[in-house]
Amino acid sequence: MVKVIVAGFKGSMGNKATHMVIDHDDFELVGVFDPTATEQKLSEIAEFAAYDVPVYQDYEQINTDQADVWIDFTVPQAVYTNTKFALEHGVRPVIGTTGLTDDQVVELQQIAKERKIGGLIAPNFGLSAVLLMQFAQQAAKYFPNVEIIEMHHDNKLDAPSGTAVATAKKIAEVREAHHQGNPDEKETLAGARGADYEGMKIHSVRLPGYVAHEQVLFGAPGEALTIRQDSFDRSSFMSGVAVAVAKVGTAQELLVGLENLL
Ligand SMILES: NC(=O)C1=CN([C@@H]2O[C@H](COP(=O)(O)OP(=O)(O)OC[C@H]3O[C@@H](n4cnc5c(N)ncnc54)[C@H](O)[C@@H]3O)[C@@H](O)[C@H]2O)C=CC1
Ligand SMILES: O=C(O)C1=N[C@H](C(=O)O)C[C@H](O)C1
Repeated sequence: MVKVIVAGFKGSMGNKATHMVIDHDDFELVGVFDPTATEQKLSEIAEFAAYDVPVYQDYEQINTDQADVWIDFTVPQAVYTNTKFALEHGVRPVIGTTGLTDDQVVELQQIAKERKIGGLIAPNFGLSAVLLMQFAQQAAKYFPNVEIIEMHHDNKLDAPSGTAVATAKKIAEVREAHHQGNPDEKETLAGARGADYEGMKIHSVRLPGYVAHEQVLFGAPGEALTIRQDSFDRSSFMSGVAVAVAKVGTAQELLVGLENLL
C-alpha cells in the first residue's frame, strides 16, 4: 500500500485526487491538508463520510511518519514551501501545482539530493498534453517558427500555464537560436504579441467554460502545422497522477515531467 497525503484537498484538483486515492486498490489516504479546511476529520464532509482520515490546516499538525507520497494541487504561492516540507520529512512529492520558478525547482532538486529522496514535478498529468509536448519538440526541429496559445478557465492564478512554459522549454532544447516575425514589429497595444520565451510567443486565454487546452502553431512558407490538446474534464489528469503515485518510489531524484515515469 502506498500511503498518501493530499495537499489542497478542498480545491478542484485536490478533490479529484482525494477520490482517486480512496478509489485506488493500492493506495491508502492517510491525511489531507488545506488551510481553508474547518473539519478535523474528512468524514465530516458528506462525499467522504466513510473516511476517518485526519484533516490538517497547518504544518505543525501534519503526521508524516506514515506517509510515503505527498500529492500537491495547491497554489503557486504555496507549492515551494509544501514541496520543501514534504522532502524534509521524507515524503516523496508528486507535484501538480504550477508556478514554481526555475530557481525554486533547482533548490528543491538540491534538497531532494541531500535527503536522498526522489519525487516528481509534472506541469501536466494529462496524456494528451504529455504527447503534445513531445510532438511539438519533434516538429520544432523542422519548423522553427512557432507560437503557443494556451486556454484555461478564468479561475487560474498563473499565466502562462505551466504546460505552455514546459512546451516552450522542450522546443528551445532543439530549436536553434532564431528570430521570428518582423524585426521592425511594434506593439500599438502593450502585450499584443504575448509573452516571450527565447523568441517564442506565448498567448494566454482565460474564459469561463474552458478547462485546460493548448495549441502549438508552426508556420513555414506555404504551410502550417497545428498541434492541439484539450482537457475537457479534470478527470483527464487522474490516470497520470495515479501512475506517478505508483511509480514515484522508483525515482532517484526530483524529476520534472510525467514522461520520466511513463
Ligand atoms: N499538473 C497538472 O496536470 C494540473 C495542475 N493544475 C494546477 O494545480 C493547482 C491547483 O489547481 P485547482 O485545483 O484548479 O485550484 P483550486 O484553487 O481549486 O485549489 C487550490 C487549493 O489549494 C488550497 N491551498 C492554498 N494554500 C495551500 C497550502 N499552503 N497548502 C495546502 N493547500 C493550500 C486552497 O485552499 C484550495 O483549496 C494549480 O496550480 C493548477 O495550475 C491543475 C490541473 C492539472
Ligand atoms: O490550472 C489548471 O487548470 C491547469 N494547470 C496546469 C498548467 O498550468 O499547465 C495544467 C493544466 O493545464 C490545467
